[in-house]
Amino acid sequence: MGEHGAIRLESLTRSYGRVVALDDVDLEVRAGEMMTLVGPSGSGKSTILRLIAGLDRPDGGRILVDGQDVSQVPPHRRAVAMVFQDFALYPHLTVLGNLLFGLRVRRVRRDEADRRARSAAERLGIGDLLDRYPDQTSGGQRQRIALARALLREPTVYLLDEPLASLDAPLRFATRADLLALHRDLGTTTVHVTHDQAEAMTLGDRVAVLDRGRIRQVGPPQQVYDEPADMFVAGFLGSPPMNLVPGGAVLGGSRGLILGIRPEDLTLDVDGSIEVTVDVVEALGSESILLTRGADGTRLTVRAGPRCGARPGETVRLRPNPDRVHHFDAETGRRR
Ligand SMILES: Nc1ncnc2c1ncn2[C@@H]1O[C@H](COP(=O)(O)OP(=O)(O)OP(=O)(O)O)[C@@H](O)[C@H]1O
Repeated sequence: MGEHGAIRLESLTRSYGRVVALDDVDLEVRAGEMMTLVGPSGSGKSTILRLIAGLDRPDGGRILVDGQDVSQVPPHRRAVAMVFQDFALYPHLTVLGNLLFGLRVRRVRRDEADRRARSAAERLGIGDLLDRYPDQTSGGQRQRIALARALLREPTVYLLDEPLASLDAPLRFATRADLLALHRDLGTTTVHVTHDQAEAMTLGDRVAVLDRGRIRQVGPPQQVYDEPADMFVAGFLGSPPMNLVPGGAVLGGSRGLILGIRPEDLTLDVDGSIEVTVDVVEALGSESILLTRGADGTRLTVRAGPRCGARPGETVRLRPNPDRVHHFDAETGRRR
């Protein structure tokens, strides 16, 4: 396992009328890897999945799976299973019927199909739901049904379009862990789209950050977080986002530069070099987010301890971690 399913996107372009959804995208997904696509709404994430699945055609460029150009291969002949945000289950079929559907289409023998469907259902913890209809199951269960159905295709590539988006917070957390474990067990190449910061950081071996149809940076999540290639990536990955401050203001630096520092790299410290006024304190239970303002009006967001004691209106001092200050070119936005 793991040696199949390498994906290579070469100079992919796709426009819808005047909207450029993908603008010359190159991306390599290694065999067995989980790649997470993140980016603002409309940046082209779903378009990439649809092109890999064959549900849409590129205007230009090539899609290679294991070195073979699949651009002209119809979707059902591609060894790809896609899980959609709304799961796309057949409402008139039972859970078992939904699982068996694809196997029947591929003419797998009835008893063999039944055995495989039950085994996939057991694996995803939905073995006792097989006789129900999709509308008699919860969102989390439907998500597992859709995943079980994808498992049964035994694809060389999984494409997951925000598979956890409709789940509530506790279920998202639990299912995220399950997805990770499943990927570890199967070792199948997976491309996964998410809006969720925690999923972007935890669910992929690597993350690709998109902006308006272009890829800004690809790398292991922690590396992209620690060394964003430009101001867009710096502002996109991380919540609350990195503080970006003109050179010459509170963080020093020269003009022509934008300095960046993450909220967790600013510490409340009576001997700190930056004096700010606290505007807002968001006590989140496990931490507090402080929205502050320097004497020159520079706004800084600070991640502080849960009971940091800061109050709105108060003046406090901040100590920036000097090793964690990022420098960007004010003109190009690129990291310097
Ligand atoms: N079938 C279509 N017809 C017209 N425009 C489309 C079509 N599909 C996508 N687009 C446009 O292409 C751009 C990229 O869309 P895409 O769905 O790939 O973005 P996305 O990053 O997945 O967004 P979201 O996070 O909101 O799902 C958007 O501007 C979108 O409006």
